[in-house]
Amino acid sequence: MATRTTSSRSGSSTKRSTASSGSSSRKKSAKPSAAAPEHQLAWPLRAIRGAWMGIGRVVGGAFRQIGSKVQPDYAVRRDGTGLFLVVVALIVASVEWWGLRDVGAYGTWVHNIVAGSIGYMGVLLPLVLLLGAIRLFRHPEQDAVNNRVGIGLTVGIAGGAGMAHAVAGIPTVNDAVEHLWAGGGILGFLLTSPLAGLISRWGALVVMAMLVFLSLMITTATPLKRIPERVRTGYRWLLGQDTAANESASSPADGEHDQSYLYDSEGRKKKRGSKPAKARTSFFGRKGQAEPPVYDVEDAGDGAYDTAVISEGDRARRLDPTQPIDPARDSFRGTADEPSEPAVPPGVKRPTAAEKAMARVKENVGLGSSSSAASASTAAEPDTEALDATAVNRALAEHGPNETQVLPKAGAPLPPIPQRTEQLELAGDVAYTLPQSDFLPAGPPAKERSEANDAVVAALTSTMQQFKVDAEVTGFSRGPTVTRYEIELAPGTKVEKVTALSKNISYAVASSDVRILSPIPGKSAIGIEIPNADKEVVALGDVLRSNAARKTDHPMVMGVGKDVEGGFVVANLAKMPHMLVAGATGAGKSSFVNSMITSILMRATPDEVRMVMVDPKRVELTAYEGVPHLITPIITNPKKAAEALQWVVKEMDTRYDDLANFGFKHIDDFNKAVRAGKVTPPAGSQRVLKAYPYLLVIVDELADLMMVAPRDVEDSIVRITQLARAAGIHLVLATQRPSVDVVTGLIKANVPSRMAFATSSVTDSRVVLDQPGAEKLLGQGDALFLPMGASKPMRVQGAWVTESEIHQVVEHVKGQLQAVYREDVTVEAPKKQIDEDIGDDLEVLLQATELVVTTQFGSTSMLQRKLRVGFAKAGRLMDLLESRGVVGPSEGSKARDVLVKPDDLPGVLAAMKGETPPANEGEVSAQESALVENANANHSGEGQEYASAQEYSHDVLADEENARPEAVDYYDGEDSGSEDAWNLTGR
Ligand SMILES: Nc1ncnc2c1ncn2[C@@H]1O[C@H](COP(=O)(O)OP(=O)(O)OP(=O)(O)O)[C@@H](O)[C@H]1O
Repeated sequence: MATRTTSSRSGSSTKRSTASSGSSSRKKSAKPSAAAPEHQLAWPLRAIRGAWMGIGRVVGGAFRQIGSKVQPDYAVRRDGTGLFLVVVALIVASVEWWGLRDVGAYGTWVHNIVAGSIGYMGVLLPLVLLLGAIRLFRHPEQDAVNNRVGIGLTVGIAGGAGMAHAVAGIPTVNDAVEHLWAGGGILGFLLTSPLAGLISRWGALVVMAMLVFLSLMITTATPLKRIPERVRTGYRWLLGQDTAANESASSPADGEHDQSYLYDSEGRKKKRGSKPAKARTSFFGRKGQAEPPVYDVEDAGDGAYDTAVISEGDRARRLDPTQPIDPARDSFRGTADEPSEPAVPPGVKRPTAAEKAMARVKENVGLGSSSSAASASTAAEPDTEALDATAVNRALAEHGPNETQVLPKAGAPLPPIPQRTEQLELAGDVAYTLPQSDFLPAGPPAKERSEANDAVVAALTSTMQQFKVDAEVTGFSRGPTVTRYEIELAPGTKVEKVTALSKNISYAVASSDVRILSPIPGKSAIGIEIPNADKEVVALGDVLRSNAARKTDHPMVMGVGKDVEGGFVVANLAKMPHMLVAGATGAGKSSFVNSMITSILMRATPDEVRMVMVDPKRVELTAYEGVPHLITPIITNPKKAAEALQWVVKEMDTRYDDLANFGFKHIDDFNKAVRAGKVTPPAGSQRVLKAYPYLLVIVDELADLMMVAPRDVEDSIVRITQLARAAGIHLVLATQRPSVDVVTGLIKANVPSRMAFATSSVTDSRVVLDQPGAEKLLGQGDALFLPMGASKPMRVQGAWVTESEIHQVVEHVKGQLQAVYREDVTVEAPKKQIDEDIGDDLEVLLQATELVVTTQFGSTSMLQRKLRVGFAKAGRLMDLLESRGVVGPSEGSKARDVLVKPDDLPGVLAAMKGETPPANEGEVSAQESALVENANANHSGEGQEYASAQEYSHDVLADEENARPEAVDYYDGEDSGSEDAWNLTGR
């Protein structure tokens, strides 16, 4: 609505104030320079100008005292122009109102000009001019509003002149001049005479009347839809009722916010991309209600991550010191029965310097006057200020918190958590219902502003003043744990000046956890995140009932929490596709995992999502034991967990076989086709095709697994993470030890989404996020969320679900269906055929092989050093390597030749483990034959060793052969020998 003022901190000079207000002030700062040629004027002119300005200030001052007093900044005052309008109004009034028309040439000239130009509208002209003068005296900084009002009034004068002319019978210039003047003057003639020719005089009258109507709409910033409401407001105003309260109550209720008349900080009209909230009083409404801005980190179309983040737009809380601090103060989001914001009584304590800085901010976005101020001023200036009050409400509705922050009143029924319309039938014809929404009650209402915030704004402002940094706090957005204060720099002020103050800011706000973002992504502003002295808990129920969650009925959507701007964050686990959750003990990982599992239980049937839970700590996930979504009992034994991961790999392979055989790229497509009956098993197959559920594998402490079987666990994880996305298998790995030996490079490379809770060191933060930051988090659910595809982590406060809530949900779920566990998930995999001569040394032999091949250096002493083994063991390992064709024969003290290239290493390692090498058949054969050749060369004549080398070849190929029937099951139409992929999920 209004441009921001260039006013600076109190008492500052014009120069300073001009320089201090950021981008838009640049525009303003040009104004004084327009007066630059002043010194070039001749002194009489300068004297006249000075006198004029002096009178203007006096008159303007008088106008500013009327009703609610206003004090626009000196730099933006336009008293000279205002005075000019007053003088012209007086001249016109003296002739047209007070009968000076016949008094000599003065009257004649004025009447000729006025009536000759606009006819009868000359009578209204003094009023219009006075109105313009009032605006310029009182609100010179609101350029956009002033322009709009100016345009509206001009259109009105034109329409009125046209109407008068049509009524007067469209006199032409050929008629007597008095006739012309008695109509709409020259303007009226120009507007109506062509129209009258086209659509008759009465047609022209109608068009002109429409022009007058349009002018009213423009002047009062009223879109067509809001006319009844405006009429009501006007009526109430006439009856002396509180228009601001009514307006604010009715404004959201009608749900449609004006899209055309909001202005941004530069005074431009703001284009509203999406419709604002339909009904702020009830965020639980129907689909199709206004949605918050949605930020897709990456287009979901290609299957990449897609998460909805509310409040990505400019939702910074604009500072307004005149507003009383009251968490329930938002009349703009309130209902008619909510108490409206009390008006500030006249004589309220004037804001301090810091508060003045705050006060300007609201004008940047159309909060030119707080609703209280607006309501106070409405009485004084109904025509102009009432508009502002309306705009305030609209702007508040726009810039204020999302309606999802409005919490239901106590006792009000909670809205449902999204459910699919079709309830999927489970085996045994059980109709499964998802848990009721009220199992997860609403949390306490979110605050948008508290005294703590105001204190911090004052501290920041004074710190910058003390250090003479020309910057100001322009707003803040309060999240549950931290508030982000926005700082804008004056032109020519270095960003480093603020960032260098970080320690002083910490000192001023008495918090060591200050995080500076320069800039805030997508904004020309510096963000300073400071913990709230009064933190809030984010209830999972609220997150799941938010618009972002309700937008989708995807079963893998989980409630993540709230971002720094107070917007709800949800994420689709299916599109993450795998996530690492890390943080020091007590930071909130388990709570996050609980929220995730509860979200799934709330939204997904066991038909849609199955889970494997690994909980080596034995206490974190026990609450979920027995839920039908589980495929196997919660695994607490790390060794069994490693086996379960291998089972998941097998399941993944099976799903891939199905995808390949039926010609689909993603399990979703396959499922869709199955549900639509478009996929039929090959002729002769007994198999009944069913959709695959998503499989969510949750490991609550990765470190425990990595201690037991690092290689196997890493192998399985890497294999799952590399491929499982298309198979609908998703991994969530949580750890409190995000060190490189737990979160290895390979795991990291394949787990793209990260959730970092407070870590104990910056090194840990780097391991999780590849950047520092997590070490500064506050714990208790404060986290940095880096979804796949995002370049910068987003700070969120994790959703919180209590044990009793979990219990209720679990009981509901278990009450409907018993868990049917698969037996084979944790069945120990058949022992691989490991050569006898390797015995128990397989692990260390694999390490030795890796070392020798990657360094291409076959030295026994190197093995001794690096593997910390004795000479005898190192020698034995070298012999084993030689027997496997990895290195050549001993050449005395020289290092041995290394016969295997690093590229072939995976195949060689797999062969040593007795596994199928992870390469295609051709490559495997090549590797194997290379090994055989090497071994042959090394041990020609040593029958035993040769046979062993041949065994490799034999084993690998045999393994491949064994694997093949499963893969070709649907090609040859034989069921036997292959396990039905569906069976693997136990259904
Ligand atoms: N999202 C949250 N909102 C509010 N409080 C939380 C949140 N998350 C965690 N907390 C608080 O922090 C405490 C520790 O959380 P949690 O048990 O999840 O930590 P953790 O990282 O899993 O620790 P550990 O690794 O020792 O299990 C909780 O008991 C709770 O009081």
